[in-house]
Amino acid sequence: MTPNILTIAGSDPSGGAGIQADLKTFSALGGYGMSVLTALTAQATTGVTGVFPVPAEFVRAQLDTLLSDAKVDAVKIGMLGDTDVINAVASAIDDHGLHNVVLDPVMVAKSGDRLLAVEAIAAVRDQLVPRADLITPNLPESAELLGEDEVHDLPAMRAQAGRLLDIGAKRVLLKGGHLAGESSTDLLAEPGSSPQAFSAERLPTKNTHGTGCTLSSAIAALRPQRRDFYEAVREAKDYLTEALRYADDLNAGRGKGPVHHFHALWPADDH
Ligand SMILES: Nc1ncnc2c1ncn2[C@@H]1O[C@H](COP(=O)(O)OP(=O)(O)O)[C@@H](O)[C@H]1O
Ligand SMILES: Cc1ncc(COP(=O)(O)O)c(N)n1
Repeated sequence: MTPNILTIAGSDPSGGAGIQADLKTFSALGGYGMSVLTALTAQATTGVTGVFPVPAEFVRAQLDTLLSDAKVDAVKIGMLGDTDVINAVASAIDDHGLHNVVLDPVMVAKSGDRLLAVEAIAAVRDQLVPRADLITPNLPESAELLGEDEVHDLPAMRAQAGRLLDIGAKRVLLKGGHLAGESSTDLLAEPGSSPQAFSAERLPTKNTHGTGCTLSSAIAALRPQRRDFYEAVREAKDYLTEALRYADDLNAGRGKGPVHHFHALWPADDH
């Protein structure tokens, strides 16, 4: 049976990040995509010019209506915007018994624009980090969640991933896209075992808009179809690397462009 995969996230009209990226990823990886919107953004590859939040009660109404009808096999959570929406999503996770929850604690877009109010970071840490089955922070988000400085190397990443487990995360995929070097390495940490590294060649492209959205969505889509999070993360990372490899084939704008979701179906050479 095709798994139902739900994204709870914001809209990106350029199609590179947010629910648009999430739904493309779910489809490409064998999931049936569903979406609950938390905010509209006025956004292109060049940046975000506005955010129009969905009221928390209406986020909850979307969730209650959908989940009273459909069984969801995995959930990806992205942009939430403010504390009220975070609290609404946290209580819906409990009330509906949601499982295979992947939290991408989106705070700032690649363009530098804020997508989460600064005063809402504590609510993400206290309400959502312990409820998620996996959190996927990048290095600035990890630092914000811990109230620490941003780290810049793998040993310091291992230590921070451990401290994210200490504050209540069940599993952490700490993403190293912001590191320098020839490879782009992410660390998967679970309590009781040493962190596993997932490394890929660092591709020479400026088109990295939506990489975090794509990776977390790929993990959510694959988790119900694979044995465990390790297998889902391994394959999701490969999917993202190929999507990045073909990113320069797209022509979605002048700024940081999106990654290519249908690389597997239509490789660049056949165009
Ligand atoms: N140039 C690149 N080449 C290959 N992988 C990359 C590149 N940039 C980012 N990644 C990968 O994309 C994913 C998201 O990376 P990151 O930039 O850390 O997060 P975010 O998109 O949330 O800021 C990670 O798996 C990271 O390793
Ligand atoms: C609606 C929405 N959600 C998430 C992101 C983050 O994506 P990125 O960090 O790749 O810009 C975004 N730009 N827009």
